[in-house]
Amino acid sequence: MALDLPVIQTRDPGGTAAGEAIRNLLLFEKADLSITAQVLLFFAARDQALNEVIRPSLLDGKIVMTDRHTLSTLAYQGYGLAKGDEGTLEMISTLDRTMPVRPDITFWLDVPVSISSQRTEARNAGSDRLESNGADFFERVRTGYSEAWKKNPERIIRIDGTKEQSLITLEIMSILKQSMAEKAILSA
Ligand SMILES: Nc1ncnc2c1ncn2[C@@H]1O[C@H](COP(=O)(O)OP(=O)(O)OP(=O)(O)O)[C@@H](O)[C@H]1O
Ligand SMILES: Cc1cn([C@H]2C[C@H](O)[C@@H](COP(=O)(O)O)O2)c(=O)[nH]c1=O
Repeated sequence: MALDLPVIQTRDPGGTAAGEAIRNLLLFEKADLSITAQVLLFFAARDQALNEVIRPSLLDGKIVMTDRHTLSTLAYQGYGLAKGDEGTLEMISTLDRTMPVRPDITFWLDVPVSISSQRTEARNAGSDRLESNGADFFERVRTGYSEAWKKNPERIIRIDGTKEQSLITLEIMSILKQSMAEKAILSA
């Protein structure tokens, strides 16, 4: 299923040489990083991607699709690690406001924590630093996504991630097509 538009895919953190190095430091190196250090590093990688990949692609008329973005910092660092601490949430939203380009639309694939941990185990991939946290952490992360979604339902779309993957794809494509038609990127 295609949109018949030029699309580039990237990931956050990552997508550039510097961003991939930061990703490695954040997720896999044996380093005891403070929450603030993590937030700043995630934003450093994000800014690099913005300058090297995202903005040039947008200027070139492409659609940019990124696997994760600032919403994950809010959920993982703000709610998961800092447990909703006001100062941390404020720091994240201040940094977010400094970004000259932000996502038009974000899909949050929501699943209960018990299901996501079953899937992670079934995938049998090595866990990164964040993914090796326990269920309480992931309940807080889920709360973070949910709070953001309730505040911005027009920008953040909650998708029931327990559905079949093919149905999820259809749902996301249909929402994307409608959103792009509204923005006159695609004809309705
Ligand atoms: N709707 C679904 N139904 C059943 N299994 C699923 C569904 N979506 C994803 N999975 C399975 O769950 C596992 C994790 O999926 P996926 O890699 O998409 O998650 P992710 O959160 O993007 O992972 P990552 O942390 O690497 O970004 C995979 O094994 C995938 O096949
Ligand atoms: C952007 C972002 C990500 N994380 C965490 C979430 C995951 O554990 C990893 C990214 O791995 P993925 O395979 O690319 O999904 O990093 C985070 O804690 N904070 C963030 O801002």
